[in-house]
Amino acid sequence: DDLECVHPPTQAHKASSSPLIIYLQNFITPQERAHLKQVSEPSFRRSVVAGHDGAQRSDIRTSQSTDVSRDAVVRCIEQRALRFQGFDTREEQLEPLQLVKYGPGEHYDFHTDWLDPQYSTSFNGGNRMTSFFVYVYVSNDTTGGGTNFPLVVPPRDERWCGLLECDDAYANGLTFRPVEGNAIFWENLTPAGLGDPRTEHAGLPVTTGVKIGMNIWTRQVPVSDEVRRQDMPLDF
Ligand SMILES: O=C(O)CCC(=O)C(=O)O
Ligand SMILES: [Fe+2]
Repeated sequence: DDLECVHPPTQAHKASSSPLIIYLQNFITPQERAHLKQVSEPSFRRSVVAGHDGAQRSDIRTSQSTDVSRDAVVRCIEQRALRFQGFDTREEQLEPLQLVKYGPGEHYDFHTDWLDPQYSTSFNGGNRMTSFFVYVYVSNDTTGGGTNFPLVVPPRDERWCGLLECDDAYANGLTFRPVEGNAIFWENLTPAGLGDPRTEHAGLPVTTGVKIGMNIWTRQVPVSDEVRRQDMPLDF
């Protein structure tokens, strides 16, 4: 646990102004990726989504997920995610980092990361202000598995190709390709603090290969200790 926290030289590219979406190249290092993959491997369980009877399995989200414990590597990534958001965001606003794993045919249908008011009480830390989705592992044979924002107009410059799906029909919106080590950051809420419907997105089906991603969600206010300890209802 005496790891020195060294942040990689991340390059940031704005992909959309409204909603704000920023693409981050080289957000996590190869060592961090290998570590996350190794520690999470035994604990993946079928993913759940928020439902009336609490967190439940659903055809909407067929991946496997797990929280990761806050070891030195994870704390270093947390500090990076906080620092990127400026100096006003507090560590207590972070949900436990969540890894998600998709095999062939697995996907996460269109959804928003912001939650219904019933799940975003101040007890729960309010709503999810921002999201990072980090590509932790993408096997060499991976096809599919992009992250699609159907309501966002894609940027046009050719230098995006490779990072984005440039051959896609314009009407399909913005699709990021899964590129290991890179991340997407976006703001989920409008300036008034309401869920922004334009942030709707999906984890497209992985056709071949395996993709492991990581969610870093920041709440509007500190998450109460009770909720942090119960680990619920944060696991969706
Ligand atoms: O798998 C993806 O590309 C996106 C996953 C996602 O949106 C989520 O887990 O909330
Ligand atoms: Fe999401």
